[in-house]
Amino acid sequence: AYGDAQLPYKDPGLPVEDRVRDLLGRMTLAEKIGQMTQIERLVASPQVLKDNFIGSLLSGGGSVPRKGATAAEWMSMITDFQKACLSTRLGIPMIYGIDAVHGHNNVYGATIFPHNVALGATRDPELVKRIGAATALEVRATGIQYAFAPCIAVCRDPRWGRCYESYSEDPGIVQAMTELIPGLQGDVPQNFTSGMPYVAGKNKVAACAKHFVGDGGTQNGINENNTIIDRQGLMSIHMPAYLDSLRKGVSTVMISYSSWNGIKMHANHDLITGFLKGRLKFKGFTISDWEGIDRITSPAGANYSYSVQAGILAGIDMIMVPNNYQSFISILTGHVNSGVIPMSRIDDAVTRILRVKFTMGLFENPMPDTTLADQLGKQEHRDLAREAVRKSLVLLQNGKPGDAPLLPLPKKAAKILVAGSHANNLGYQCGGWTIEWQGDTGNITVGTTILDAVKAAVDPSTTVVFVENPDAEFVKNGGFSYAIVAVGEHPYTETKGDSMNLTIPDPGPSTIQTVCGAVRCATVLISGRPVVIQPFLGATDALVAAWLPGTEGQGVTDVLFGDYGFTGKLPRTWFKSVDQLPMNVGDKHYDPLFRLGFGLTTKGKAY
Ligand SMILES: O=[N+]([O-])c1ccc(O[C@@H]2O[C@@H](CO)[C@H](O)[C@H](S[C@@H]3O[C@H](CO)[C@@H](O)[C@H](O)[C@H]3O)[C@@H]2O)cc1
Repeated sequence: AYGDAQLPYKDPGLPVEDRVRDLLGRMTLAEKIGQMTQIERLVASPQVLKDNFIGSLLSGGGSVPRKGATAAEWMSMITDFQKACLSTRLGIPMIYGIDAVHGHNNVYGATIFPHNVALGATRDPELVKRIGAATALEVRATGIQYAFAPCIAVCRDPRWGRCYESYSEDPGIVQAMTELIPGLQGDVPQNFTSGMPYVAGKNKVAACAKHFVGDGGTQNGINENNTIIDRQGLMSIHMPAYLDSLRKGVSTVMISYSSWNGIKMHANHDLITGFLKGRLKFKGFTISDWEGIDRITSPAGANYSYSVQAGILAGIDMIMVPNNYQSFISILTGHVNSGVIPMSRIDDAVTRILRVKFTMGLFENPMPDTTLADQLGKQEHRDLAREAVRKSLVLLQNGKPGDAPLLPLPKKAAKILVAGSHANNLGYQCGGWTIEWQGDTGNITVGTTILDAVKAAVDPSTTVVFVENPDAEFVKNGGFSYAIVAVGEHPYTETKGDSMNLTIPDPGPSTIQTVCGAVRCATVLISGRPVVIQPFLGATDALVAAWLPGTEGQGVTDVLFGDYGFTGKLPRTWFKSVDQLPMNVGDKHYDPLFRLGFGLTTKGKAY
């Protein structure tokens, strides 16, 4: 066999397309199918990777080497897997994917940025780009080279459990926020051709525009359900951000679980092959969602042989299996050997996967860069997250009708009350997709709660009293100058977040009524979306939509106490009643409590 130096595909001096062609020409069917197979780390081992020529691994939500694993432990896991892949006959490096969707959120100690709905409220694409760059560094701090982000869903119904993963109901805002892609991957070069994948080296990661297409338009916001809309509607609402993503060199596109007018997206050849690859000239690779081809049938997995055939022939290149890889590999092999799936389809998929791997330099730098370990949770990134928090908060009310504005609050006061279920709960303020797939309650990672932030912000002479759910007598007789009440939704992810009533859980509403009935108060609402607020709008003096701010709670107090002014604008319509839903700007029945774009402002000191 050749020595490495003589193998054209190993020569970084050759054009990527030549390296791809040379390598593809050497590959067996088993090696090709291995590249199309992405498996979960929990079913992986060096032997499994070698025996099956596996080309990609992932961590699903919450899938970590050890609870609280350090950057070094993550890198060690990646190194072991990568050594196995490099030891195969052709030595093709694996690419490891993870949902770094608001920072490197599976990883203990990572900076947790506000979720996308909050970033939409900032109206600041340049900020989002900086967040992408910081996230790329924190992902690389663990040796991982691929992030399943950005979600460019255009959520059209807040009853959808994933609405907080969407920047906005407005396609234009979502288009603007595709700036996350050059943040994650790097800026495309001058003579760049739209649709080609691009990753600028080992401090950047491959990105993933998801979920193609129409994931945010399902009926009643039911997760993974049916998006019923004509072609013009699909193309004008749900598709535009994909064109921006391709222009910015996004390397991968993940297919949506949802259907378009009854056709499962994972089986939609017209849109995947005809439109995305044909019309838009996408040259990176498409990837299924988790068990996405299984869910082509109802019930899921009812006919896996058909699922494999339909998904691959639709134009999906890499399958996030993620567990039953033996079945996937043997069925796909059978389909190729029997001619059900032509080798040309396999070669197209592998060409795209190799194109991404060569372009991002994975063959030259397959191993973790240990010098990046200290990027995880770096203070500079936390400061950036804090900036994002304060720019994302939307001031909905500042004083009852006829009263003087309450905000900004004085830092110097005799005694203040902090109350509410979400005032001292880092897990609640981060929301879903944080440490655990579904998120969690309590002190789940390194960060600053709203209570911590208040204590740090006020004058040393101010007494801060924290009672999560005080009774009326206590508040009335407490001699408090004012109160801050933080309540909202509990963490949720995907289907578990689907809600038909959009109310916040008890005792949130009663905490507001009790506290605000006895003292002037600012209510900080922690939620992934607009929720029912009318019952307490008359009770509270100030009302702030804080979305899901993440670990840097000081971004909340920066604006509450006036170091910075409120600038956030609603990225979504705030309904009066759930009976109005779906209701988006432009609808004939548009009659919001607060319209898209609403947001009161205050002047900050830091001008
Ligand atoms: O056994 N069960 O109880 C169970 C429950 C839910 C399951 O469903 C699965 O749960 C999660 C387990 O990690 C997975 O993340 C996905 S979701 C999917 O995952 C991708 C990779 O993380 C993301 O990039 C996509 O954006 C997202 O749509 C799936 O819904 C599976 C099993």
